[in-house]
Amino acid sequence: MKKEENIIVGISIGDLNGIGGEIVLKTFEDPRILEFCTPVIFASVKVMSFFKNHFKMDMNFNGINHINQMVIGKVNVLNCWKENVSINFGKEDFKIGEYAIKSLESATAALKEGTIDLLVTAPINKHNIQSDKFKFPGHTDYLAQELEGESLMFMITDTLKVGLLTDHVPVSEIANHITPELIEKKISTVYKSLQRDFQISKPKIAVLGINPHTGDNGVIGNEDDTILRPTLAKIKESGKLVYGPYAADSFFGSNNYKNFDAIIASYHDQGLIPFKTLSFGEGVNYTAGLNKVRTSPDHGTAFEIAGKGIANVSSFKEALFSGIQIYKHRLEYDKLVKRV
Ligand SMILES: NC(=O)c1ccc[n+]([C@@H]2O[C@H](COP(=O)([O-])OP(=O)(O)OC[C@H]3O[C@@H](n4cnc5c(N)ncnc54)[C@H](O)[C@@H]3O)[C@@H](O)[C@H]2O)c1
Ligand SMILES: N[C@H](C(=O)O)[C@H](O)COP(=O)(O)O
Repeated sequence: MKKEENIIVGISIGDLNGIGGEIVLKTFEDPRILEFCTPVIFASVKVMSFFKNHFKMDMNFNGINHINQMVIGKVNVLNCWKENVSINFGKEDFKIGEYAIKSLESATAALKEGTIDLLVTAPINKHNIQSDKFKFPGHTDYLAQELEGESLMFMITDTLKVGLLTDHVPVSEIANHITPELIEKKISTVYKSLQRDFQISKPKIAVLGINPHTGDNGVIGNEDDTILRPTLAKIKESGKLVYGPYAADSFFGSNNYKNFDAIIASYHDQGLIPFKTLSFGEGVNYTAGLNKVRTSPDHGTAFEIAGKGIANVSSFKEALFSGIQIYKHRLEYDKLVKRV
């Protein structure tokens, strides 16, 4: 079987007290998925068996202690720890946060070594993962440090793609982060990702304003006039189809977003509120701009429904399928570019 035909997908298990175990198992319960990808779940056979019994699922694991023991076409579970873990669905627990990080670090090491082709992450709790050794607000920030390239939080569906200038930044600090250099870097990353990862040869990108009504000529803030507009003018001169800034409040309601291949928002909630409102359950959080592919569902640990067997699996499945598609597009694009 050729490499492109069965992709090795690493899965970090996330917060064991959340819905991660359930959505991972629900995804790989269907054996047809194994025809085009081989999962390696970074956790332990003991916890995955606990989930399997709890959710009454009928499936088998190939338990391994080293990634080299992985078998193509099976659901591989790599033992990242040996001890029993006490799982209490819906409870925030710092000990459980440590297992989320063990899984993520082990999967990231495999991604860097190339023993897995891409990484799909189940949700973590941002509070209980914090420690003296791990001080990142999320996967995006951690992977930006571990991998090569310029990371970008890119929320994607087939028809809507929203990238962020600033992501896990407190509201009080947003304006200080938005510089001409940052805007140029993020737009360049979105542009390259649309070409290489999504096969859009001449992307059209819209940029949302920073202030309400893009500042109304300085009445409500001047960052749109002093930073954003001159930087966009410079980028447009280089030939990129970049438009804006657009007033963010009406941009989605007016359906203007449908005219663009991607939209760039200034900060987390400016982009993620419309994105999740329009596509919750189908959306994917893609960390673009890095030398490796990582995707994740568009939701978190959902503690209030954890363990109940009612978690919606569609976004996790979308994260898996989009990750595989992006990986394949990159192989095709890179072959094409080398040939030229
Ligand atoms: N990729 C990630 O690791 C990731 C993403 C988002 C949030 N988080 C973290 O998750 C934790 C909880 O965050 P939150 O409460 O803001 O968001 P959340 O997505 O966990 O929950 C928001 C709402 O959506 C519901 N929901 C979420 N996923 C669902 C699913 N698959 N099926 C059915 N209902 C679902 C929840 O029950 C809740 O009502 C926080 O620590 C947050 O930082 C992690
Ligand atoms: N902003 C993300 C979302 O709401 O989907 C979430 O915080 C996850 O971030 P990381 O992918 O960096 O963990």
